[in-house]
Amino acid sequence: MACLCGGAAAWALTGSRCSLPLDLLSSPRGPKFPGRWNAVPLSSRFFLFSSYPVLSSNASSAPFCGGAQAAQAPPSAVPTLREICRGKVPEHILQRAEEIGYVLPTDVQRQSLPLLLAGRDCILHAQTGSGKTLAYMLSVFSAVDFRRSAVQALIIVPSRELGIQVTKVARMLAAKPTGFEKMQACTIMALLDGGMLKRHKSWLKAEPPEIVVATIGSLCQMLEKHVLKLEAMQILVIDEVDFMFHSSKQVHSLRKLLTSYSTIDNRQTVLASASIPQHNRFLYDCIQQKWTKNDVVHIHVNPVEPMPSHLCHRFVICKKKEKLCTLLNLLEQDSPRSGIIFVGEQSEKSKKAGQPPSTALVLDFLKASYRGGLEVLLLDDDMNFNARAGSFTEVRQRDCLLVSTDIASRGLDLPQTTHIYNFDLPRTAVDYLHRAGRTGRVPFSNDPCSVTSLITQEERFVLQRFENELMFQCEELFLQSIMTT
Ligand SMILES: Nc1ncnc2c1ncn2[C@@H]1O[C@H](COP(=O)(O)OP(=O)(O)OP(=O)(O)O)[C@@H](O)[C@H]1O
Repeated sequence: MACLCGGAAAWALTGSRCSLPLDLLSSPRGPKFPGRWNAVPLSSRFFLFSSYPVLSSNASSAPFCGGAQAAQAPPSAVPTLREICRGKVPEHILQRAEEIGYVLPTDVQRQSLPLLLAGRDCILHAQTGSGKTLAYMLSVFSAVDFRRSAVQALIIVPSRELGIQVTKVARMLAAKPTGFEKMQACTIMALLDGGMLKRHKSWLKAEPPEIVVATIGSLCQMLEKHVLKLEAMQILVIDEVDFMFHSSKQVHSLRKLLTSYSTIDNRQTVLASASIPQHNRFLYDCIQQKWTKNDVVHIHVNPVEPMPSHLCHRFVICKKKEKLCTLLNLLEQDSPRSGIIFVGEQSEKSKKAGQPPSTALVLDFLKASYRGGLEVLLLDDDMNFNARAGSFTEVRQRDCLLVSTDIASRGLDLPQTTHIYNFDLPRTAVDYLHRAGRTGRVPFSNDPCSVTSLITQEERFVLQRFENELMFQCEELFLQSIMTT
């Protein structure tokens, strides 16, 4: 079976380029995949795909307006979200989406929605901030029957904060717009670590919600106590899927959820992330382990440019003891609208020695010395859930300087963030990608945003490795030009 993919057709119309990841074409595993795609170039713009699963494009989202949307009229060939979803997603959800400002699809939405709405299992693999949440959320609303009181959609997220954010998007879309007041309401429940599980238990028994957003720990508690049933589940979404599979705490439960608590024959499975290292291997595992159906589609947007191109990457070389002053001077020079300062997690050794975590040191220093207009807030894994929730709510409501560990690096959507600072370098290139991806999150906008790493001379080669792996270039800022105080 051969088909010309919808995504390919869409960006061919808009004049964008298309390419395939080299590792896909050269993968030794290729022929072993059941129904593997073979991509055959038809012309410089079209590829013919035979039955297996990768759609990939380097289409740029720049041409189609956005929050900055209104200024530019969309080219008539670009279908709107409504046109793509008509007849599949309930009318009131589409109306709400438009009210919120979701009119034109981003690249990943344009490429994935026709497949998602046709019920295909998909792996959504696209840059940070590219709109994967709305893509899977619209397919959730297309799969759910609002008149039936049973859990029909399950969205798994790695952290409480991301869970709160995803639940908010779902509730915003499900809110009934004017003219639809008599419509059956859709109930969305958040089952998150640190939440009120006791109350949720009775709620689940009395009147199950249609959509559940859950962290894997809380979900499994409910499944083991037989409070939550998944017989009616139509669609399972796992967000930040690579992170979930690499976290030893979660992987066992995740495998059980994918294979024991529910099976691929009864559900549509959607896996999403901006980073899927060794994605061919992952795809192979998905099929072999029966996490997805054999004809799962890997939608890979911008494979040769894993990070948004309008991010400006910079680094400053300084001694460890100069880092705090360097950071302060950078903040004064940059005057960010809103920023995140990523700090490494405290080691077990330092905890045992009773030392304060680096996050606390940076926070205290900035509170004492920073004279800019932004409030300095903290989000740290070691804070209790209430303190975390309080901080997260504040961060979402206003511009600030957030000092955080990598807990804020996955999935959080704070579109006002213009500056990222790596006070400590992340451990891996994938972590760099997700930290950097907390800025530059306004679709269709090319407003400059920057990612600045404070490194020692010895760390330069680590950053260079990230540059090679992620295919970006970092510009050096010289200490003398920053240090004014
Ligand atoms: N079609 C659209 N039109 C306008 N804005 C959109 C559209 N789709 C998504 N957005 C906005 O883009 C931002 C990023 O979307 P989202 O959080 O889904 O990104 P993501 O791909 O999940 O990123 P990450 O990999 O970092 O989690 C959000 O603020 C969202 O509201």
